[in-house]
Amino acid sequence: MKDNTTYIHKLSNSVSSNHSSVWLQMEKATTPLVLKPSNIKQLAQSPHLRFIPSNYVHSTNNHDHDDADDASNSIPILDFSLLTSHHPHQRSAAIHQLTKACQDWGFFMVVNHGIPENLMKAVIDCTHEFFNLPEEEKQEFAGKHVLDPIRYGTSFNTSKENIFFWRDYLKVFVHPHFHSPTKPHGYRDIMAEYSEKLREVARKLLAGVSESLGLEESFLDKALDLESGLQIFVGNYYPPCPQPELTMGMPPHSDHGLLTLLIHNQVGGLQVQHQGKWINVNALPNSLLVNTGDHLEIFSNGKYKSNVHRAVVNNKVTRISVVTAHGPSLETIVRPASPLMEKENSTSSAYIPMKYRDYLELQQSNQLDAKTCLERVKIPRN
Ligand SMILES: O=C(O)CCC(=O)C(=O)O
Ligand SMILES: [Fe+2]
Repeated sequence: MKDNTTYIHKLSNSVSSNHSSVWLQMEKATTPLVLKPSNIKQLAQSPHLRFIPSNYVHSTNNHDHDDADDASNSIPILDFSLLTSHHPHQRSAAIHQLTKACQDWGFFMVVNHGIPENLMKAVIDCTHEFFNLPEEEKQEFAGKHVLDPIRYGTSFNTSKENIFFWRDYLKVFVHPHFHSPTKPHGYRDIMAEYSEKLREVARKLLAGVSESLGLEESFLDKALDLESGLQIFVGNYYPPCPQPELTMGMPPHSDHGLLTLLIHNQVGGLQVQHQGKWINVNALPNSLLVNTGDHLEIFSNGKYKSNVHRAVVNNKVTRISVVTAHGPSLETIVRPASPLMEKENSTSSAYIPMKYRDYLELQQSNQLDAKTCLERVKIPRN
């Protein structure tokens, strides 16, 4: 890593001569230089990039990423057609699978979900096209606040981070009110169609989750006001990185909300934590990758722990992932379901009730770091 300082000097020279200073601004003129990124795409495309700037280095331990296990064939698979089947035996078998998956992993792959393959491909392609727009055009969508309905940005929260992530993102609120960037052409329609279909799948999965917790099928839906539930469409862009073992696309974290559904351009990079180990997710073709979020952990009073996952990068190809996050309505105060507390004979909640909107602000006002946000609302049990 000792070459990095020299490298940063060269980079900043080339930045001021070849590019507008929009994408990298030097905060100090003397060493050590602190480069504040406005996107990772242009940095990754700089000619002769061999070393990454030191403020992208997360680990000098090259083996950290290699630790990941390829036991991905043990990841639970849920057949969605069984979950929605009218045959009671098939549905109860699927509910059983769902219970195990939520309890043991907080992560599963969904097959036979009915989302057309060409729609999934179009969503990925259009998202890639968005990131390929000229920087000035993308900057039109650069939101600042976590509740801005359209937000293009980089890393997770550059105002709070000292070390950045190798990722650009686009976050769009698509429900209860639909928003979308106006570019590229056709993105709006594809985003609308995909989001609506994914919302239907997520709601059916959540009906199954409700039943798996021993509640009425519609209990969760009503208690958390899913009719007005927040759905966020997130495009993630991870360009090739010359030193992928030293950086991260996204740090270990859990998601806010109930369920997150993810697809990607068949380039691996997602790793999930299971029994203290990192597992590489090798997605089955056309599957939806699903993880449980913090608000499902709260709602289930800790029975279904939110899944911790991260994204690693590679030195060959760009990885695109499209994530839809499904949560309660912004005004819902999320707390453990009361029948679950009664069942456990406990009147005490393991989590402080909090409005979903306030939780989003809390998560965004800090660095993204494992489950630290959830820890803040957790009530220690003696
Ligand atoms: O891109 C990935 O595989 C992970 C993305 C993710 O975890 C997120 O957007 O919350
Ligand atoms: Fe995530």
